[in-house]
Amino acid sequence: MQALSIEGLQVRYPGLPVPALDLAGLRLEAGEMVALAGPSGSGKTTFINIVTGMERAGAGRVVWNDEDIAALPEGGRDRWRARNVGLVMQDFHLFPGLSAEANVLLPQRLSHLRLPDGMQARARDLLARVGIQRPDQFVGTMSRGQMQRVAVARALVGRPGVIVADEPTASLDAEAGASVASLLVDLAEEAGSTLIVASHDERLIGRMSRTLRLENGRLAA
Ligand SMILES: Nc1ncnc2c1ncn2[C@@H]1O[C@H](COP(=O)(O)OP(=O)(O)OP(=O)(O)O)[C@@H](O)[C@H]1O
Repeated sequence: MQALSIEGLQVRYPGLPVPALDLAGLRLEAGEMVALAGPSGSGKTTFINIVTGMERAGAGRVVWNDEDIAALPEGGRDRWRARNVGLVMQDFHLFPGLSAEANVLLPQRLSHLRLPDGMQARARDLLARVGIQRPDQFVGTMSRGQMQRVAVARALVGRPGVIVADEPTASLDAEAGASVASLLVDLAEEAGSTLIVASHDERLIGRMSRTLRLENGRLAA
């Protein structure tokens, strides 16, 4: 269970006259399910990159439980993320030469000396629940919608304290999108994970307990 406190956060990019992200204060409780909405360019991906430690904040504190990840060097942020975050990125970051199941299990293999008991069965179960019938299929031969589902299964398999998803239903038709959205919500609930979802999909936004709307890098009222 991970709670988030942000204080005095500013992210600036060269060439942008105003900060891409400017958050005086924000608190998310552990286990909260939050939608991140706002027009294109409003700062949603920047927010995700900062709260997962993929990018370093220029100024401010980004505290998960009692660890300020904004104060950690890149290697420390990477280790914190591997321990705590299940990520679904817009471009999936899957390995095309590996099967769906191998992709789902890869982060677990890298972060444990030995694959934890039951992990392989959980991977197969999650793949079935996201609608992947052939766990042995190489990801390089899959459609974008199938890849998106594999990425969702990979994010959930380790029961992370935080699940962060950037447009997790963008490549899916309405029916598949609704089932992936339900799975994200159900599994986050089961594991007590804090869930942050950036989305333009109003049905997915409606499943969250709270919506943060960004406008020009700031939280809208
Ligand atoms: N590396 C960068 N260098 C310069 N400007 C950047 C960089 N990354 C993002 N920006 C700018 O910061 C602002 C916020 O971008 P961000 O990608 O966070 O928006 P977004 O809300 O995720 O948009 P979308 O819905 O289109 O994905 C935009 O004006 C963008 O052009």
